[in-house]
Amino acid sequence: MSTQLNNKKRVVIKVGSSSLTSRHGEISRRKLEKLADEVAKLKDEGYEIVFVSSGAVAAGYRKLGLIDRPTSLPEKQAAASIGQGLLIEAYSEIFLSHGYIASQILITRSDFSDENRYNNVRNTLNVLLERGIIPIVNENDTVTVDRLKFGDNDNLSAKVAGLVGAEQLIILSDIDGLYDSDPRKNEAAKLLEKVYEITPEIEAGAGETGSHVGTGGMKSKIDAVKIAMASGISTFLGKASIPNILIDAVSGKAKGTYFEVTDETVNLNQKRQWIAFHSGPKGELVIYQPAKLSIADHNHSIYSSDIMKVKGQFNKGAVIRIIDENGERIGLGVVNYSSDEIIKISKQTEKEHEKYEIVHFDDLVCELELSLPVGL
Ligand SMILES: Nc1ncnc2c1ncn2[C@@H]1O[C@H](COP(=O)(O)OP(=O)(O)O)[C@@H](O)[C@H]1O
Ligand SMILES: N[C@@H](CCC(=O)OP(=O)(O)O)C(=O)O
Repeated sequence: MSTQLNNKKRVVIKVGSSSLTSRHGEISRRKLEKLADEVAKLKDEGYEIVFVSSGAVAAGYRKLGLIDRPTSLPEKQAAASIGQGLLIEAYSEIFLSHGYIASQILITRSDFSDENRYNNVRNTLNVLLERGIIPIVNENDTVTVDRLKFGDNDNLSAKVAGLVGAEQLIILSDIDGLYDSDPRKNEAAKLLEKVYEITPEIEAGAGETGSHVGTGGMKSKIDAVKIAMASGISTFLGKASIPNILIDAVSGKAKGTYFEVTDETVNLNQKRQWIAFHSGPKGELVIYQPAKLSIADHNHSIYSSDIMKVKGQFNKGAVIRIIDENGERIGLGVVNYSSDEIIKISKQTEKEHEKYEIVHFDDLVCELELSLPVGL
């Protein structure tokens, strides 16, 4: 799914900390140069690239006077404020040597949970891409608190890929793809070259990080792939240090795992991506069982007659969570009426209130259909 008007292929590339820094808590110029050379080749071929780079904490903690990567939030934030500047300085220099300008975009989750700010980030990225710049994105680590974090850059990169309507997401790590179990723990683990669906077996085989600088391990990559797939974007996962990995990844020839979207995959448009992955629900609607079943089928709105109970106070246009009478989460939707109006409508006779459409199906994202938790 691509939203840009020109014919250029848009690719989001995410690289993990261990693939950019040395063991001693410093930027590895050699690793950065290798990847930047390949990005520059893709640019020469006409690709539009958004580069999601981790490594701020890993590149900064030594200069903060620490021997190991910090675990406390203030120390991580202090390390990131040193490392982020160093990273951008290095990227700017290296890309300039290839004739390309780099720019920095630091994002917090609250920038995405506000729909206007979300659209502003997209507009900014579009201008940069159309003008041939290489935006370098990271979470704004120095100001975000744990509770309001994307948490890891795998997640951030999938959301950025959805935001810019990328054709492909490439996640580069210290491992050459997804295995059926953690290869660091199981020597017999097998590489999965093509994945069309994230099954419970795949989830069970995805473990934690193997390095002392990584965040989230394979688990967070699988969660990110689910978001990318639901946004209609295929993902490649491979090893950053393999020569020409980026060039081969875009042409489908690289060693690694290709997660392919198919006609069967749910493909959320940008409005529904925002509802599903970025909005924060302001209240809840409890609905009757028959309505739950028909919502899981496509194209079914929620009518006033489907509603058993309204929880919380919200305005018209708010995103609310839809649950069943047992509290099971069904999905998220944008309401056409305020909570007070819905309560008033529900008090009308059955015949009268049937005509009120409370949530239109275009503004509804159903977890049952996605098999993916939605909402913050
Ligand atoms: N099923 C699996 N397949 C591949 N790698 C796995 C799996 N389960 C856990 N891992 C671990 O995940 C690590 C990659 O995640 P992480 O350390 O967070 O990397 P990055 O810093 O690149 O984001 C691998 O080095 C590996 O040890
Ligand atoms: N934003 C953090 C990186 C968080 C993260 O996801 O790290 P990684 O697992 O190495 O991709 C930083 O720049 O240090």
